Amino acid sequence: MKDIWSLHEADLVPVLGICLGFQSLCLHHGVPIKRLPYPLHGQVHQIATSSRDLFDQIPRIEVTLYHSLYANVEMSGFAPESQVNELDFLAWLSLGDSDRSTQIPMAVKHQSKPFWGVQFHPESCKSETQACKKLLQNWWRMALAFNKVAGREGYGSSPEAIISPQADTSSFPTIAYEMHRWTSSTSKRSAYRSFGWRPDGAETISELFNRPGAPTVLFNSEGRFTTISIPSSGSWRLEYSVKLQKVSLYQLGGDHRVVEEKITVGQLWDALRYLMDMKKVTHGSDQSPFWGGFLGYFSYELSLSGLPHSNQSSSFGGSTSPDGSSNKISLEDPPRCQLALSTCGQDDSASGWLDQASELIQRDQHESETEGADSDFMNPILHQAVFSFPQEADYKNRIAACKAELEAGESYELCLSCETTITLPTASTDSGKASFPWSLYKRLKKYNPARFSAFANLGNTKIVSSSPECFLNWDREDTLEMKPMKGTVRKTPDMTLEKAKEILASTKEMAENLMIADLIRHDLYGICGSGGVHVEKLLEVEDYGRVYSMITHVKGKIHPEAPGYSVRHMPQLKSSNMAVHGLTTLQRCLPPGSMTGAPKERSCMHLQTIENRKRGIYSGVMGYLDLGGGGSFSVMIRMAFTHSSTADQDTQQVWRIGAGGAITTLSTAEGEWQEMLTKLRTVDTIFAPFDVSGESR
Ligand SMILES: C=C(O[C@@H]1C=C(C(=O)O)C=C[C@H]1O)C(=O)O
Ligand SMILES: NC(=O)CC[C@H](N)C(=O)O
Repeated sequence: MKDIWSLHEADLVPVLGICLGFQSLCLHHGVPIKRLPYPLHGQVHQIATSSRDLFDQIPRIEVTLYHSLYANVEMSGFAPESQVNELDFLAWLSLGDSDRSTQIPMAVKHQSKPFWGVQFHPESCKSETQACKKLLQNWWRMALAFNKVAGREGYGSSPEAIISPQADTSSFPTIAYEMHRWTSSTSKRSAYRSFGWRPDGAETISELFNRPGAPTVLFNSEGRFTTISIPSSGSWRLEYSVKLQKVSLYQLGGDHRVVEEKITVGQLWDALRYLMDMKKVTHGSDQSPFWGGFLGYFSYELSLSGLPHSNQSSSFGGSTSPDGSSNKISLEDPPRCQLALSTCGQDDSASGWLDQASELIQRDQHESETEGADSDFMNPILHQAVFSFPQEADYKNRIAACKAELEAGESYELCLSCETTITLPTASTDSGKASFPWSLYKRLKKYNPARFSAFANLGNTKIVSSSPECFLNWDREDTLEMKPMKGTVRKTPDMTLEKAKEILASTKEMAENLMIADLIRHDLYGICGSGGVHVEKLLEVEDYGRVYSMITHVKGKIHPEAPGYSVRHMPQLKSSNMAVHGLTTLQRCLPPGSMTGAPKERSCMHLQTIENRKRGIYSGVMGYLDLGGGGSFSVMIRMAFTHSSTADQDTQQVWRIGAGGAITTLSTAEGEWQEMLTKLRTVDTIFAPFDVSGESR
């Protein structure tokens, strides 16, 4: 930045420094930068202005602050309202009470050069929009006026990108063609049969088609639609190991062929985009958001490896595992429709798979395993469960380590987490082994019903999830939505929604959610560009079964002709296929901001050091990629998962549950420990040998 402030007279360009940019401008002109008594991250304050220059017609304004340092004007020996060296201060925040307040400078202009700076963040969604627009217009007008005088007219008319992310230069992976050949989807139409409503729901239907232990994914989206995969002979599974940088395709039926290739994470995304585009489906039931495609998950470590400065050769382990089966069942709840669907042409023939499936569903009187039978089989195993819980002192030390980084201004907010493991013997029979994860899922679904309940049995990985949090949904036209959650209160008999709202209205909780809301907006601006992002709901408290949570809802629109800065260099994005844009949004917006903290990349880096473990599937995302163009992914929280190699599968199984919460400078160790336990309890309860409809321990 120093180079900008030192430009020669003839080369001067108008500058508006924001936050660090403001501080740099002050420092360069001899104003010392000091640490504030406490960081002001994500806090909204009213500031006083001089009503002139940048603040012409803006006497006061409410703005969001994200700083822990400040320009110490008093220390340089000048009274607040005066001019310091060549700088003219234009706005102030009063910190502390009225008789002992300190004035913190909030805006500055250079007296002769076209340099301005503001300490606050005009781009935050809690900074007053109209006033900030006015401020930017004021700056723009003055910048153009300067250019006119300096003979630089025309400079402002076609702004050029100064910063653009590095292009991904790796070549197109040949395995993409193999994936294309393997895909049994042959039709541009998703054929379907609808059938009468069965009150016993998704689990029973899944049991009808997927025998215990069969590769199965069941995913509930927004508490409305359940999608169940039903592997056919042409189905296959894709698995990517970040550690080995290797993709493997497994045929689920037929001769169980396996193909492997070394590719980078960037190439994996390219391959998925290619396949979704080549196999695009244009027609299907207008009742179903899913017309066929992939179901699966992306782990946290895979997400990390896509960050701009990640060291890809470091030892991230993790995998993505979409399941490419082509037959699916789609259910809607509250019941309006139930469909069997397929994009494989021959399934649609008379007495083909679709006819057989709907006949089976209508004829079969199978009932989901009764609760009693379930506990008889589960309890002897659960009785032998060995829980390894996080240690309180250890977790509190990590909270302290987070707070030290926050105080040092290294991060605004860190979503700390820890892991509980449950080691159990495996069932003594093969059928018991095969049924255990599914029975566990049914217990979880009953104990903690959630908008994104899900189950997966993919290779060695099993997932049972009761996630309440939407990461990203996109439709088949042009709309993306993200709904980050932050701020959690445990539901108890005397905790009402009203009380939870009061608790979550504190400066601490609001800042916690607001900083993630701003981060998610930033992620989406990178895709949608200026004007393409809109906040539908900000900081609203809602009932999520066993907890109350605060959520924000951000929407973005894809404009293929005017993409955001983080996708501008990707030529394939001129595509009109929303599946391509959805995948790119996933690629660019992972890992979920609500699970990292802000700013994202720096926070991830510190968390890796502080947590010192691999999160695995916890903090990743799970969902579906629809060949019709849409997609839906939840954040992998309130879930348990296990990876077993066949060797140890015979004797024992280890299930992992992650839980945590966002740490800010206003967090208390006890409060955060309790919050982590509240979240853990929504899942670990199902490993206790009793009827899970009862209250938690
Ligand atoms: C970290 C977890 O949850 C995340 C943290 C939340 C919070 O800090 O309030 C809320 C929802 C999630 O984004 C978890 O469930 O383990
Ligand atoms: N948001 C920022 O640019 C932060 C600037 C600086 N690190 C501070 O905390 O004051």
